[in-house]
Amino acid sequence: MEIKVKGLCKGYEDKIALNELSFHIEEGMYGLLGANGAGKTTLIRILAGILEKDAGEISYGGEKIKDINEIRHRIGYIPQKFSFYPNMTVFEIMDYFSELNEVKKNKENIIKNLLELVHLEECKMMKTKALSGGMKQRLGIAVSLIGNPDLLLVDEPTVGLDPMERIHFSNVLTTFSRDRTIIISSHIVSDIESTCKRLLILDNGRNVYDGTKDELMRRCKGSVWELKISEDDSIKFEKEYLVSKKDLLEDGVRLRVLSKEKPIESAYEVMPTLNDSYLFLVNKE
Ligand SMILES: Nc1ncnc2c1ncn2[C@@H]1O[C@H](COP(=O)(O)OP(=O)(O)OP(=O)(O)O)[C@@H](O)[C@H]1O
Repeated sequence: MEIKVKGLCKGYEDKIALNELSFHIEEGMYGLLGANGAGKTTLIRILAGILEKDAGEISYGGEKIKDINEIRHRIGYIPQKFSFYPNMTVFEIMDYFSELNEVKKNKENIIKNLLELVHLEECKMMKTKALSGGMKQRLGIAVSLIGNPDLLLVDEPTVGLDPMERIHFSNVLTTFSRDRTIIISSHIVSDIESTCKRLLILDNGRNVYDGTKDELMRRCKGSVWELKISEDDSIKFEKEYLVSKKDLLEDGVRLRVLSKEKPIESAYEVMPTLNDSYLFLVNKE
C-alpha cells in the first residue's frame, strides 16, 4: 500500500515529537530508524490510526482518508509489547481476534495457517501466560496478520527476543512482505539491516534520510577509519572522535572512527557498514 505523508506534526505538552515530516513509500519493507525519543512510536501510532496528528496530511493507497476507520481493516499493527488475556489459549486468542476482525469465511483454516507461519501450531492449546517473550511476540504477529493487512506497522519488534527468535521473526516478515508494505521501527541497525532495502531515519522528529541502504553507505565512504592504539590513548580519542566500534586486543584496542579527515597517520580507511553510515548521519545533523 502506498503511503504519502506531508507536513506531519505532533506534539505532547511542551515536546515536539514530529516536526513537519514528509515522505512517500510504496510496497516493500521499510526500516524506520532513530535514537530513543526520535519520534518512531509516535509516527507508527499515527499511521495505525491509534493517535491523532496535530497537523499534516496522510494518504493511504493514493486516497486521502478522512476517517481512518474506512481502512483500519487494511492495517496491521505490532506494538512493542503485547498483553494477552493470561488464561486464554493461543487458539482462543486467535479466534477472539478473528471475530473482532469479522473473519467469517475459512476462519479455522486462516488461524491454522497463521499459527503455522509463526511456528505456534503445536502450542495452540497453551495458555498465553505460559508463553515465553518470543512466543508472545510471534502470537502478536499472527494476530496482526488475521485481517490480511496491506500495511503492517511494526514497532521495535525484537526487544526481548533471543538471536534465534530474531532471525525467525525477520523470516516471517520477509515471507509476509510480498506485495505489501511493512514499516519496521528500531533503534538497532542490525534489526532491519538484512530485511529492509529502504530506510527512513528520524532525528528529533525530523526526517533526516529517506532512501536506500546503499546510498546511505555511499555517502559515508571515505569517512570510516580503523586504527590501533593503547587503552589509555583510546579514552582521549573517544572524547574527540565519533567511534562506532571498539575491540579490545591483547596489546591495546582497535577503534573504528567516523571522521571526514584521517584521524592519525597510522589509521587506514575501511568500507562503511550500515551502522557506521547511520551514526555518521545522525551525529552530523
Ligand atoms: N505521552 C507522551 N507525553 C509526553 N511526551 C511524550 C509522550 N509520548 C512520547 N513523548 C515524547 O515524544 C518524543 C518522541 O517519542 P517516541 O516514543 O515517539 O520516540 P521513539 O523514537 O519511539 O522512542 P523509543 O525508541 O524510546 O520508543 C520523546 O521525546 C518522548 O519523550
